[in-house]
Amino acid sequence: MAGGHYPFRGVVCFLSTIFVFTIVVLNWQSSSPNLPEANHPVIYGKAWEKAVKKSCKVRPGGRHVVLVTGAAGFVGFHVSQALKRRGDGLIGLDNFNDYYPVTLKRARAALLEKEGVMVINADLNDRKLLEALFKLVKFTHVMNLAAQAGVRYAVHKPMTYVHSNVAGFVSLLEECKNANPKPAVVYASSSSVYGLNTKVPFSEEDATDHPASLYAATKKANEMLAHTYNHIWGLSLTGLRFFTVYGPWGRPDMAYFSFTRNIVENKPISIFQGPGGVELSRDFTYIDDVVKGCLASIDTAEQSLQGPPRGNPPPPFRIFNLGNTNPVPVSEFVSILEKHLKMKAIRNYVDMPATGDVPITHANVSRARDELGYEPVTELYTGLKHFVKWYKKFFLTEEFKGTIDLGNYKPF
Ligand SMILES: O=C(O)[C@H]1O[C@H](OP(=O)(O)OP(=O)(O)OC[C@H]2O[C@@H](n3ccc(=O)[nH]c3=O)[C@H](O)[C@@H]2O)[C@H](O)[C@@H](O)[C@H]1O
Repeated sequence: MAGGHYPFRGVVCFLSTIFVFTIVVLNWQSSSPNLPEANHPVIYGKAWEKAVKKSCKVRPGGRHVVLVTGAAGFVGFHVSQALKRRGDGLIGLDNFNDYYPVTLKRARAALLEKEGVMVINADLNDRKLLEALFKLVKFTHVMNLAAQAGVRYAVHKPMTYVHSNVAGFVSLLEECKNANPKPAVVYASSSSVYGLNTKVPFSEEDATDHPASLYAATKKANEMLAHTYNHIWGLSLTGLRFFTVYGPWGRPDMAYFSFTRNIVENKPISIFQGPGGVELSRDFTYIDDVVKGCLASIDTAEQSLQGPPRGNPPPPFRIFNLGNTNPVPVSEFVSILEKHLKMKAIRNYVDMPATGDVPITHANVSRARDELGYEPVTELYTGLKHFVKWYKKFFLTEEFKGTIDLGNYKPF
């Protein structure tokens, strides 16, 4: 009797497997970031290849040929501009995801295009595109600044972090280790890897195995993946732990930008407080200082081992803090914004949400100072002055108002 049921059970089993598989695939797709169409129809075409080569041409004063990922992002935009201006050849890559308004990313990319930097619309997981690029161009360096950014958003969309920061990074490293020549790789890590560390200032030797957010965990994963590719394949890998970078052309999801918008529009701002009403402090770091650290990392990186490692020691595996060394409480930073805007903020002090913020970040930059000549010189007062000037120009003057449309965007 039991034997008579087996074929039926087989069919049910088969159907349930298909069902589960479909659910998994649908789930995965719905958790992937919303990406606009990549500009693929033109890849491999002669005109496309010519444009790529033109963008990568080294000019007088330049030395390197760099692939900059996340070029339409905040840090990527500034690094690309700086590389181009000093004569390096480069190509930008960006997936233009809609985590914050794409209009801002497009405006940054348009400026880069004007300066002769081509920005390709593609995702790090697009192996076909990466393969075509590495075949076409002998990159000396890769600067990986593409990431799903934001500490708090990770609670809502964890899979987009896995997609960009983990899978995307591995996809890029795979191409780098297959490339000929193998480029040196510099990549963005984050101050958030220090997580629940209580010792300040944070030094690179400190433990980083207690991340407080999924974002931090993916950045820590980057460092560990980087170590593996350095160890097995001899890739030259340098990780940069950025500390709350701010400045013109910045990110509207970050506090300095969203607070400015709200102050200007007479809307309240929420200032987070830790347990017992403790103020949160950040080692806010100005973009120009960070760009100098990025360029110095490229310039000082040793070459990757070429060919199979064959027991040769890998180039140094490097990690640097790029901070300002001067943490400032968030309410003090709001007071500086008020001065520059000549407006009062409507302040709401609220308990910090349980989304992964840490009480304080504070960088010890001795290592970066010694090995990169890194020296942060921009005080928060001056840096925010530059930001407010830029904000007023693009969002409040008749001439530029509307060129970057942020719509009703509100950060998480
Ligand atoms: O160094 C990093 O590795 C990270 O820096 C940045 O994260 P954060 O330091 O969290 O910056 P940001 O959002 O500007 O909040 C600043 C302060 O305002 C507080 N904050 C924030 C929002 C709010 O509504 N209220 C508030 O008090 C908030 O609690 C915090 O104390 C990058 O976003 C991140 O991608 C990563 O690069």
